[in-house]
Amino acid sequence: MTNTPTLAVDAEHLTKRYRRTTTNAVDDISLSIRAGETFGILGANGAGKTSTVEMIAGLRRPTSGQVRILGLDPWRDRTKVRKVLGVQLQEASLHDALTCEELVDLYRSFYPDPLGTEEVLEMVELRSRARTRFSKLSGGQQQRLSIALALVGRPEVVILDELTTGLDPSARRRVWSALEALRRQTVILVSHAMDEVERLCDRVALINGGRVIAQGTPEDLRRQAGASTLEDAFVALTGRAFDTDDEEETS
Ligand SMILES: Nc1ncnc2c1ncn2[C@@H]1O[C@H](COP(=O)(O)OP(=O)(O)OP(=O)(O)O)[C@@H](O)[C@H]1O
Repeated sequence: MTNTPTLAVDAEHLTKRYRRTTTNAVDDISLSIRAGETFGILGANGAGKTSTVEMIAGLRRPTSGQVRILGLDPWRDRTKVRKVLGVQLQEASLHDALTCEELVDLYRSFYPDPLGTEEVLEMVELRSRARTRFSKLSGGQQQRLSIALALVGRPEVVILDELTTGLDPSARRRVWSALEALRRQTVILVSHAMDEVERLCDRVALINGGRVIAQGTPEDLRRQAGASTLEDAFVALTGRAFDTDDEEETS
């Protein structure tokens, strides 16, 4: 097994160049994420956030560079990594015909010591929907279920991509509270939402054009940029307005 590394995730010089593209989507990113911290990956559309976490999760092969997750190579040691990692990705496609309960039970079967089905559904306030098919849930409920599925195996490391996008304000707060209750886990949170990052993250990497352009606590980033809010720091450090979807089409 692993020899209790102090780093939960150690990514070195990660680079991803997609086929038929001329620039690196991820361009020499190194991240050291400590065990037990909630680490935010923040950046505008197309900055390279999802590509980065997909490489960390072993879902995409880096063009170059390497990742260790609890000392394991996520690409080579997939079976072992699956037991210690929970992933909620954007636009997760789940089996529409299965109910919430059936999906949770399916995911429970992947892990050695999962949470109970009711407990998990309770955590994301979907207990009353246990017998509802996935296709019949609202967008926000589907999102909450995908969070539950990422957490059901009590994974040591959890990757959450766009955690609360599309949730209404009270649902966001409920999800945040559920996450705050899981403080001992290492959480990698990909986000656009500054309030979410400020509330949940111990440290943040700000990504722009596939590179880490600043890293530190939210307070460090504000100080570094001479800004009073994280959003102002983002604008100052990246030189662009936040949340502009101004990437060129990639068809
Ligand atoms: N499969 C792919 N093939 C080609 N290019 C891709 C592919 N996936 C992503 N890209 C490109 O790589 C760059 C980084 O994309 P990525 O999805 O990692 O960014 P992101 O920061 O997660 O964006 P968003 O916030 O919009 O989800 C973008 O320019 C995107 O168009």
